[in-house]
Amino acid sequence: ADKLPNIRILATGGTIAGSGATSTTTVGYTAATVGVQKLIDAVPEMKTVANVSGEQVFQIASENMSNEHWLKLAKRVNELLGQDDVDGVVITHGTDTLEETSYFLNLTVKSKKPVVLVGSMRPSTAISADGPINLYNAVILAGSPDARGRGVLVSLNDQISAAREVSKTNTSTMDTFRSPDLGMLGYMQGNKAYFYRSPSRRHTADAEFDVSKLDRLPQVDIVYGYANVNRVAVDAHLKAGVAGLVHAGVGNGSLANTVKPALVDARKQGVMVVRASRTGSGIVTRNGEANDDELDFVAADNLSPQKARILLMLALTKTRDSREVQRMFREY
Ligand SMILES: NC(=O)CC[C@H](N)C(=O)O
Repeated sequence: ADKLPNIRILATGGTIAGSGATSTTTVGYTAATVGVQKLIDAVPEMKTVANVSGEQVFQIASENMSNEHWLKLAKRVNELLGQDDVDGVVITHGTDTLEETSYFLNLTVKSKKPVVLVGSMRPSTAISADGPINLYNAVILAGSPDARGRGVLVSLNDQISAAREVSKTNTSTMDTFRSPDLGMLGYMQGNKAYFYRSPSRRHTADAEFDVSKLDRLPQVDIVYGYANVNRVAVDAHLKAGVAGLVHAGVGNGSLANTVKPALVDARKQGVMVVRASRTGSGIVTRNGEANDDELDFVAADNLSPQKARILLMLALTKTRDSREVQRMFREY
C-alpha cells in the first residue's frame, strides 16, 4: 500500500469546535469549546487516509481574529511545512473571517505543500453536523499531490475554493462559501479531490511577502460607502493614525463628493488609499470612477474590501510607493 500522507491539523476555534445545549441547537450555541484531539477522535475514518496529528493554536470565535493571530499562524504553518515529515496542513477555523485568514496565508506561506482551511456551519453537537465530513475531506485534500502549488485552499460542503476568490455569502446555510463570478476550483467526492482550474494570480511560494521577522502589521481600516455618506469615518481613522484606508465604495468604487476630499486629505498626509467596491464582485477599474493617477489612489481590482485590506497591509510592509502598491494589486 502507498504510504499515507502526514497531515497536521491546526485548530483555531469556530463553530466546527462549537457545542450547543441540544442536538437541535443550530443558533445560539457556543463557538470554540471543543479541543483539537476531540475533533480528531470524532472522525476515526481519517486514520485510513492520513497520519493525522493535532495542535491547538488558538480557541476563538473568528470574529476575534486579529493581525497578531495571523502572524503567529503564518509562522507556525511555515515552520511545519519546512519539515520533511509534514506533507500538508489543515486549519480548522470559524467561518466568519475564514476567507480573510486564508487570503493572508495565501500571501505569506512559503511552500507548495497544500494548506486547507475548513470550518462548519453547524456546531459539533448538532444533528447532521457538517464539521466531521468537512474535516475528513480537508484532510484528504491536504494529502492530495494534486493540491500542491494551487495556493491556500478552502473546503466546506464538498467544494474546493481558492483563498483569493472565496467569500462567506450567507449567514447560515451549508453552501455559504462561494466565489462570485469566478467559481470554485473543484469538488471533493468519493474520498478524492477533483480539480478543474488553478488560481492565476501570484501566491504562496511565488509571493514576495515575508512575515517571518514581523510581530505587527501596519494599521489599515475599511470605510464603507452608502447614500447620504459623510466624511466622519475617514476623519476618525485619519486621526487614529492609520497607514492605509480601503474605501468600500458603491458600484465601481465610486467616491461621493462628501467623502472624496477627506480621502484626498488622507493621501496628502501619507495614508495609502485603495478604492474597492461593496458590490461583492467585479473589477474596480483604475482611473474609472475616479482619476487615480491624479489623486494618487490605488484601485483594488476585484478584491473584496476585506481582502484588499490584507494585501494593502502586506504591501505597506514593503513600500510606501502607490505605483508599487498598484502593481501588487495587479499581481496578487
Ligand atoms: N459558522 C461559524 O464558524 C461561525 C461561528 C463564529 N462566529 C466564528 O466565525 O468563529
